[in-house]
Amino acid sequence: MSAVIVAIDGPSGTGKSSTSKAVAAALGLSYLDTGAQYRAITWWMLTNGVPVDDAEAVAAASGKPVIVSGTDPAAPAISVDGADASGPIRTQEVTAAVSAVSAVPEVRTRITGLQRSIAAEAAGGIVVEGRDIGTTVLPDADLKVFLTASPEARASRRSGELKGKEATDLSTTREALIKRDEADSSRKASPLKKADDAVEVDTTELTLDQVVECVVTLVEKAAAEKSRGAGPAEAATVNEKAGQISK
Ligand SMILES: Nc1ncnc2c1ncn2[C@@H]1O[C@H](COP(=O)(O)OP(=O)(O)O)[C@@H](O)[C@H]1O
Ligand SMILES: Nc1ccn([C@H]2C[C@H](O)[C@@H](COP(=O)(O)OP(=O)(O)O)O2)c(=O)n1
Repeated sequence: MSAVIVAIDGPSGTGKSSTSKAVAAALGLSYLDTGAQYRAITWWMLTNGVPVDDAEAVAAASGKPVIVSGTDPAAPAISVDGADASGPIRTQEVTAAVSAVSAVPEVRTRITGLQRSIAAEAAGGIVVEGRDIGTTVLPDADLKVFLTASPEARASRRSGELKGKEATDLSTTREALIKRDEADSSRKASPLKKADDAVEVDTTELTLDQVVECVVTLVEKAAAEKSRGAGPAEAATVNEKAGQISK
């Protein structure tokens, strides 16, 4: 298969991470979780006493942390200043602060640069998941997928994950998720947005396996088109369960 660059974007809980890891593992591609990078810089700000609501203070500190992302889909890894950050970046404290930090243009410039160099070094191809990969970070990606799901489905998936850890009720999870989507979609710098040429997949009624199967098929098609020298796939909306493809 040709080395393809795949951008997977969408709001929280639509299945970006699970789908991207599984697709990358199935097709032998590298994998990058860009949300983990924004979480990592946010965690560094919090642990170093930078007031996260002060955009100037965040901007001034944005060049300081050294963030290193692993790209193996079987063992996603992220470190900050040499320390493993994969656990601490998932706390609710980080989740509550990450939208403010990631809205700061200096933070985005820094992290976007990191993402582009990781993608450029992935000789065998890569799946990059986030919010602005198809629109801003990798606008020339061979395939762009935009995952969606109803707020109810997303909240129930998220609260299923939090059970036993930092348990919250469903409505609290739903409110927090909607608030974060709004913040991520309304910021000036590179907001969460579907690229015009992205394929939209509504995962509300699909199992994770069905979503993975659908995206694997789309990647294989994009790789075949690339090796034939054709352009990126046309924008479409896929509803795999109903067996329909509409444009
Ligand atoms: N299609 C799906 N159906 C049911 N659960 C799903 C589906 N896709 C993902 N999940 C589950 O929902 C949770 C959030 O998925 P995740 O991949 O982390 O989403 P995102 O990266 O978009 O925030 C995970 O626990 C995952 O296993
Ligand atoms: N490309 C990206 C990826 C994430 N972000 C920001 C906005 C998101 O709310 C946070 C956290 O992203 P992450 O993908 O870890 O969030 P969820 O898994 O959906 O909870 O980072 C971003 O601004 N741009």
